[in-house]
Amino acid sequence: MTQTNNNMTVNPDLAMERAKCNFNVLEVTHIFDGGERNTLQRKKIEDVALNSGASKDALGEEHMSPKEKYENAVRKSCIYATMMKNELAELSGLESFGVSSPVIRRTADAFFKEVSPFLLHLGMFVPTIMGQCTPEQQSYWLPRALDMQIIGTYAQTELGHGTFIRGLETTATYDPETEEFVLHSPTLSSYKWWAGGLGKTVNYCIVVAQLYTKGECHGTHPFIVQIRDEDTHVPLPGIKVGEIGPKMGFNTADNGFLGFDHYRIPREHMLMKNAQVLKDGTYVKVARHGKLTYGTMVFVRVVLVNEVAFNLAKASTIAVRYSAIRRQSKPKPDEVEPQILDYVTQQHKLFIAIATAHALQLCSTWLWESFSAVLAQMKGGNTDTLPEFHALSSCLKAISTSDSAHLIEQCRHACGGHGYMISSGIPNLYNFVSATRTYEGDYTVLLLQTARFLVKAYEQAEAKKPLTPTVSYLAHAFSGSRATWDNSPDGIIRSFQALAAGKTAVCVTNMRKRMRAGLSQVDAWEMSTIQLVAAAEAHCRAVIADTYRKEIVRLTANSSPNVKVVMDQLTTLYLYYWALERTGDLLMFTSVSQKDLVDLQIAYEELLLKIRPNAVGLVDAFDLRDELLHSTLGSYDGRVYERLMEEALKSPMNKEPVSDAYSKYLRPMMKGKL
Ligand SMILES: CCCCCCC/C=C/C(=O)SCCNC(=O)CCNC(=O)[C@H](O)C(C)(C)COP(=O)(O)OP(=O)(O)OC[C@H]1O[C@@H](n2cnc3c(N)ncnc32)[C@H](O)[C@@H]1OP(=O)(O)O
Ligand SMILES: Cc1cc2nc3c(=O)[nH]c(=O)nc-3n(C[C@H](O)[C@H](O)[C@H](O)COP(=O)(O)OP(=O)(O)OC[C@H]3O[C@@H](n4cnc5c(N)ncnc54)[C@H](O)[C@@H]3O)c2cc1C
Repeated sequence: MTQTNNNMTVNPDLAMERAKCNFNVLEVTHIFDGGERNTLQRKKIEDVALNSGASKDALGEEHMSPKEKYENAVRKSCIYATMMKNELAELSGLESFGVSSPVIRRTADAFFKEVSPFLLHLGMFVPTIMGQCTPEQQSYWLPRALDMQIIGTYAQTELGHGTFIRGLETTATYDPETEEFVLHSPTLSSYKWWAGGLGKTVNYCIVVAQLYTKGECHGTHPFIVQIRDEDTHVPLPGIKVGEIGPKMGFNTADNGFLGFDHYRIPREHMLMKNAQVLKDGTYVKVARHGKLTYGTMVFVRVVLVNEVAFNLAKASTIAVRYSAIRRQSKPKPDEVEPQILDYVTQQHKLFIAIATAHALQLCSTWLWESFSAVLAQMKGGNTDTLPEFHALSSCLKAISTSDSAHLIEQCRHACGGHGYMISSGIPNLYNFVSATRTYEGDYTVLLLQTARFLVKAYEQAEAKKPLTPTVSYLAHAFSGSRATWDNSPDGIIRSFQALAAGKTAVCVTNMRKRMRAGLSQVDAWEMSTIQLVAAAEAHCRAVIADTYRKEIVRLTANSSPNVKVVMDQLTTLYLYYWALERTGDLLMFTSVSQKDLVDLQIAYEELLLKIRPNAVGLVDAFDLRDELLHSTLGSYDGRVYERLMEEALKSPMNKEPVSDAYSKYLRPMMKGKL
């Protein structure tokens, strides 16, 4: 066994992989973290939070009952929240602990194999207070929420409606006599359903309800509602609340249901930044844009792109390290069994996962910066950039979550049978990420939002009107000839744009045809939605490819030569992979020939071989501590078989030499006495 500097015993195959890596791993870590300063700060935070050992469980979460799991998750959430208020806030340079700090969120992952029951408090309750309250409301609620004197969640979705927010049924009817809102759940389908932490943890929540005043409905608005006693935690009269039961994942998040029976809250508990109800019941609209009350969702969609990039980095770290230590089959009888990482099909499964983690990480930083710019403009009363940003954040959320879920599952396949073990860490990652494809806006629904924007932009381009930056390529959609294929990175990106433009044009043409044939605009749209989703997906892929490429060129401008090379290989791999996934579309909308595609496939396969020696270095560069990976297969030392056996021996099933089931059922059945 080889020894590392830290006196850690490392699997010799992994040690060999590290020895042959030809680039400076730390430089790539800095790129992924967004700079050396960020890496240093992240490491400090991780050291304080994780070296204490507070994240560890005596018994793995997977062996606990649901109730034990939940209580254990609350215990650790409280430890982590206390750390955040104290040492971590200062280290992260935040005035208070950072709801939007990826480092803080990521470090918290070490404490939970699933999720924290406080996820919604930090992820949506606090951001809603920040984004939807007047300054006076904020000064009342925010300090209490940040100090965790109150714990909240975001209860929007109901049993009957999640996607269609305008269809929510919970009512908030203003009573000017008492200056209160009366919250009511008129039907079973109006019960709030899903909010994280609602089942048992929170005592407050943001409730999204249809606002009625002076007999008129003004649509959905957010309210802050106390649901449990601040001292005893007992649900308040008029509140029916509980937990919704076991799920695929999120089993430590106590997602809950909530119903109201004419439950009264003070007028001031309507979040009044964007609209107000005066004492006499007069409704006053403040916001310039009708959809600003959807702001928290937009914020979370931005956050999620970063979140899934991180989870994909974890899955690819696990699968690549495992593939380096795992040896299987004997293609050459005189040689030892190869590492499974040497199989080109394995490289095809895994290297795209590494490249996608990079692409999404860099896109998420770019998206976050764009979001900050939009927020700054909106502060000055200008909402002009919101539609483009909504279209962009919608498609990036949809594609990043969907691609990550797919690639995490691919990482599981790459780990064979052992990838199916909970202890591999991959099932929990998949369960978490596959939910992100649905929540905060379903995949299809969000892509159709982007498609609305694309169609409008296409019509603007047709009328020779100016276009916003992310769709400026549509200006070239009317040249009449197919885009020229060119296999350089920029050439491939132009082809992706040509696909998006071509697919949008097909949708517009088909919709117009259908309308001429007598269909209403709504029906013509509906009949075209399969293609509209495909157009929005193509647009998003063009945006990701373009952003990834530009960002890598910018970020490696001063990098050492080998880092430049390996980063260039990864971006090129990403472009080749998606071009080869979309050969049919390329044949439809560009001048690519069959020979070009055969050549591209060969170039792709050669690229896999070039990346192969650096594969372990590339995942090491994600710099994910073992505590974050929670994986028998992916630990830094590669002691996979030892860890699998250690974990198996921890199973409560192995406590007794003979199971009780033997005397109860097996024996009687085998002796014919059942
Ligand atoms: C690390 C943090 C983790 C946190 C964990 C979170 C756990 C999960 C939490 C949740 O899931 S909370 C619930 C989330 N729910 C949703 O996301 C619901 C999804 N549905 C919607 O967003 C909307 O209903 C809709 C599908 C976008 C449609 O809304 P609506 O019916 O009101 O509008 P339309 O008529 O379709 O469109 C009108 C017009 O408005 C534009 N628009 C819609 N949304 C926005 C927005 N957010 N911002 C800006 N503009 C928006 C839309 O594009 C239309 O524009 P035009 O085409 O008419 O110009
Ligand atoms: C783990 C998890 C945590 C959650 N946490 C919260 C929370 O904390 N707070 C909260 O409020 N909510 C939460 N949710 C709810 C979540 O936001 C919704 O489930 C999500 O927005 C999808 O809505 P839905 O369930 O109504 O799906 P539906 O809209 O019923 O979707 C079902 C199918 O119908 C399709 N569909 C629906 N509408 C259209 C359309 N217009 N055009 C084409 N196809 C359509 C969808 O594509 C999908 O295939 C959570 C959900 C999950 C899974």
